Amino acid sequence: MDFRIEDISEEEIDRRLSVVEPLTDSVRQLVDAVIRSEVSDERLTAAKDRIDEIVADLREQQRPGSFGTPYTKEFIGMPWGNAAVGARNAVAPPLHVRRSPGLAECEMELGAAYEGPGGCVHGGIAALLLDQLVGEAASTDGLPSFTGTLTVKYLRPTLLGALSARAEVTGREGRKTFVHATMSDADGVTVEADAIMICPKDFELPTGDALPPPADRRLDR
Ligand SMILES: CCCCCCCCCCCCCC(=O)SCCNC(=O)CCNC(=O)[C@H](O)C(C)(C)COP(=O)(O)OP(=O)(O)OC[C@H]1O[C@@H](n2cnc3c(N)ncnc32)[C@H](O)[C@@H]1OP(=O)(O)O
Repeated sequence: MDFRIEDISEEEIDRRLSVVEPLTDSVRQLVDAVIRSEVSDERLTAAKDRIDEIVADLREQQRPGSFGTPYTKEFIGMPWGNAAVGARNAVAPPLHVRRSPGLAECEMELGAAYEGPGGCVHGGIAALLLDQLVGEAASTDGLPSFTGTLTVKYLRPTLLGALSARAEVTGREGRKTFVHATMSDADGVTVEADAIMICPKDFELPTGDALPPPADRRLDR
């Protein structure tokens, strides 16, 4: 796991987010517009050329590999490339997760980019988002957990649109944490999942005087 420390203040985090979140949002709009656009082929081709120019511009300075999850010295995580919650990742809906001990919840709006069966959420997307949520719930005690096993049951089709999701820790056994999660629409639960989350053997969080104890650490924002 990447525990790169980037010692910046909360104000600096907010400043950076105020730049990248609107950019990522525009890219989300772009993805949605490309899926649903009915303009002429000529206009689609012209759009491609303009997008290629923007890509070339952004590629002038690139981080190698992935974004990773840098942490501040106070252990505030910045998982901005994450596929479910990343502030710089247009693939992420994004989920804005609220956490309390043993619990993670969020609301989301899933549009055309998340389609599986016509008009419905792709099953893999539901699994991705619930996987993130079970990870967040299991990690609310300050220790990271990897998904060991995720069992997903699709109860009925999940229509694209406004949805909510919830994950709750149901038990702990040594390094294993058991989590139950659901995704719901206005009529109730559409998908449920059970996860066995595992804190890797020999895993040690960075320690130091500047760091709060694990239980008090904020693992991301
Ligand atoms: C601090 C920062 C963190 C921030 C996080 C913020 C939120 C992030 C949210 C992100 C969310 C995103 C989420 C993601 O995307 S997580 C990414 C997807 N998951 C992975 O890539 C995990 C890959 N697998 C591994 O790394 C290892 O296999 C793990 C760590 C899982 C176990 O390897 P380890 O060597 O440690 O295990 P052990 O052999 O000592 O066994 C220990 C116990 O566990 C039991 N067991 C083992 N494997 C499994 C299994 N697959 N299912 C069920 N149970 C299993 C085993 O029987 C034993 O039980 P017992 O005999 O003791 O009863």
